[in-house]
Amino acid sequence: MMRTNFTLLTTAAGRKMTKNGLDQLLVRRITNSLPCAQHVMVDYFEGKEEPRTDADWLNAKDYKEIPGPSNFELIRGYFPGGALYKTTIKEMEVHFRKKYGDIIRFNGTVGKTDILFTFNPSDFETVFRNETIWPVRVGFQSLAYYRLEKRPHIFHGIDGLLTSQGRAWGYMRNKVNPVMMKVQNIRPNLPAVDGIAQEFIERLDAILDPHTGRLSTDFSEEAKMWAFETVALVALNTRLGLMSREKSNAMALKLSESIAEFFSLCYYYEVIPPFWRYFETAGFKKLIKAYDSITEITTHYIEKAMEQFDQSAEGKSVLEKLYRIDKNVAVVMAMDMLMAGMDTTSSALISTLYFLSINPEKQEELRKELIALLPEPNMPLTEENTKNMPYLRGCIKETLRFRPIANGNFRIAGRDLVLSGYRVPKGVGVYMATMTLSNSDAYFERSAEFLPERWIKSAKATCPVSQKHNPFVYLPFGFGPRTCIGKRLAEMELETILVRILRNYRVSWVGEKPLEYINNLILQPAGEMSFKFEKL
Ligand code: HEM
Repeated sequence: MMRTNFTLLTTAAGRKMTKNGLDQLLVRRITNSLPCAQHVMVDYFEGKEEPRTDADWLNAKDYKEIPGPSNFELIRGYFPGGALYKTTIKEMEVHFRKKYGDIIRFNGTVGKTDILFTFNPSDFETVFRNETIWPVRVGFQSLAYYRLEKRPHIFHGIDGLLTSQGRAWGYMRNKVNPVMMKVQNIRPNLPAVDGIAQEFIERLDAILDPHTGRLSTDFSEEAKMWAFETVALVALNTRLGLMSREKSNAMALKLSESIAEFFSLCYYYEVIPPFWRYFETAGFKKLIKAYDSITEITTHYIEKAMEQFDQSAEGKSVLEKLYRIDKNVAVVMAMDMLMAGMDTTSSALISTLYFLSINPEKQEELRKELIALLPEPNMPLTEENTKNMPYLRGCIKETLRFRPIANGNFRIAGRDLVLSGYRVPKGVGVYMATMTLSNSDAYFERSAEFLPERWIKSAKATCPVSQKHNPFVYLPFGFGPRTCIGKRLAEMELETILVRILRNYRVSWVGEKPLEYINNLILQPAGEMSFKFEKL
């Protein structure tokens, strides 16, 4: 590893939590696109509760009566020739829902939790409303293993928001929330975030063939570089220079490559049984190498940023604020931001542009709002002029309804719950299939139509479906104390880049096929990015 002076200190909350990997391929396989794994230990929840004796609980049906496939059925289904062989999570959801209904039980093996799939929004509400102060959404086993077991001399028990649970998660989240969840800490980044968006336009101009309107490079790579440059600005207080690839330094490129590698490899090690704990294959070594590289380069950038901190003044940047609260938390949080903030935001950008491209009348409606906002395309975006962008916000929300970043949300039941009329004991994993419901007419009228108006209060008179939905069916950033910590930043980033792109270009989709998606750690646009950009 690269030598660094930076070491993370141990804290009271950084107690080491050894995680048993999930040793059950089938359950992993069926939950494989969740943002989490299911190697859950009920002891993440502290304290004892009295057994429930209320009428709801007593009158509910027995847990064992929840319908679902036997392990044998699962094994048979996933073998070549089986009904589930090579299915996506969406196809798998459809298959089991048709067969078993709106709540389905998948058996765990000895010492492992069962997993329920529910398609009932009142269950979603029950799960979320009964979260404890430390909601459990397990996942990224290989990252937790790396930080806690492989490199304990660097991390000393601090494994970050993405992977930690219980008290350790609560400790970190309490420190980070006041910085990351406050609008007044995120919004001051607007001019710098807008600066990157403007550079992105310069980059598009340079790589665009003015005759065909097509880019000479892959738009999804461009979108990732934009997202990475922007999240690094906040996480590392540093400009990496990725908008001008030729000039950007090798270390910045290496960091973004390592994060892309983490995204492509990590999923596989979530899905397979964790043999990698005992025998490191070449692939797993590659993943560890990516983790090493992310750790080293991030630490290097943070050390450089620290040299610039003005010790006498109040911390201005997000990194500085976090650093003043807790140095170790700042470092691990910066890494988590970089890991969670590239593919998510870039996917949301590509999907929004796609839906606006195939709905040109909505794009024109949006452009009217943007022209009123910025009569000249190069005028700066400010606190003031970005306050009133209801149509743009409606477009982003509508995109995340159609194609959220995750198929569903996941929690370990924090208490004994009654779900769909069944008694569900605390500790069972519950997967809430939000994307299926948010794409269904039963929960969103005219669900197949891209209707940004449905999110706009003032459109109620003209759009009959406006504001008519169950809030638990639409949770693109999750819910409750464990909701996405980057939500405010992601929204600001998306708004800024979309203003800049759509104020500069008319965008259309010239592909013969619709935009494709792959479903690994998250739902990501894939295949050819058939966008055509016409300069306005
Ligand atoms: C459009 C962009 C994004 C979407 C749709 C998204 C969505 C999500 C979702 C659904 C979760 C799980 C929440 C839950 O379980 O309740 C999550 C967690 C998380 N996100 Fe995001 N995210 C986005 C961008 C970002 C960005 C830019 C960052 C970095 C600054 C980030 C950092 C995180 C972290 C650290 C967590 C774990 C939080 C915890 O467990 O305490 N996300 N995100």
